[in-house]
Amino acid sequence: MKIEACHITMQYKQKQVLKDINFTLEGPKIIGFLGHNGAGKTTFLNLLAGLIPSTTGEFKVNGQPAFNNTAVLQEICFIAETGNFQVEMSVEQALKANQFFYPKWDRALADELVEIFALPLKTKVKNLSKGMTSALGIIVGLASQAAITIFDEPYIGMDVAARSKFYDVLLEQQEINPRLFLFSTHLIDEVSDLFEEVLILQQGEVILHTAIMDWDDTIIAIRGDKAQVEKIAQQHTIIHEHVFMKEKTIVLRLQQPLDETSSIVVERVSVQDVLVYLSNQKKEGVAV
Ligand SMILES: Nc1ncnc2c1ncn2[C@@H]1O[C@H](COP(=O)(O)OP(=O)(O)OP(=O)(O)O)[C@@H](O)[C@H]1O
Repeated sequence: MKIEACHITMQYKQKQVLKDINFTLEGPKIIGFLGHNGAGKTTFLNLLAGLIPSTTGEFKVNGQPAFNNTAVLQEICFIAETGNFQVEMSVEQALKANQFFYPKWDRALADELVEIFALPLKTKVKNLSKGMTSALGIIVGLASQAAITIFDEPYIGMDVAARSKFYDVLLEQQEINPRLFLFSTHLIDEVSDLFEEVLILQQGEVILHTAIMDWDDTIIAIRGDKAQVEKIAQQHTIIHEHVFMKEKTIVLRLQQPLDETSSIVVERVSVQDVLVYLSNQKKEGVAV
């Protein structure tokens, strides 16, 4: 399964929300689609799911244009933060409606997940709790067996035990029927171990797209004597810097393999920390 974003831009009136986005994603894989509030993640995922047209550019799924292409759209299941189901439907009806749409629907899995998340089948969607509504979205996402499954902040209101069940089932499903999962979330520390690749959006642009196995060769922190650390940093892109006592720490996006010297300390930086640093940069108006 291959998704190509080709020169995607999105403009809402005067506001340019996505700016010339280009990348290729190849699955099966679980990919974290990350960024601060308002970075453009939901807009991008809506475009990819064919729910809205882009201002310019197009998505291709396995080489086929995605927009208005039913064969392609049946291969994409998009579970949004809210509003996935008609509120007057019961849980049972909502599941049946989705079963009808997704040709590879796994009924046995849906039934099993209804048990796991203790969903009341006869209850109308409008009478479910927030966590139950989210669980229903997760059940549809997993049972759809769609080759591309998109979860956009899927677990509003779900408690930690329910989220943990979701992660377990997601990994189990990825073994049984590997798919391309795109996962947008702000609970990064909790899920970053699931990701095999991350893509970070900032102010409508992709500023980082890397495999997790390459993360430690892409983003690092160096700490030590101020002058020495600053000299090394000149060859790279600075994401964040701070001074504590006589030591300086600089978080870098490496532009080439690091020239290490024995007197500086090289440290790992988590995906979540990078998001925090980038968000601070945004407030201070600094580009990466
Ligand atoms: N229908 C719309 N009309 C006008 N502006 C919009 C519309 N939808 C989104 N935007 C704007 O586009 C920008 C990106 O919004 P989007 O929801 O895609 O961000 P996001 O990264 O998903 O944010 P969050 O993490 O808060 O959900 C925001 O500035 C938002 O106000």
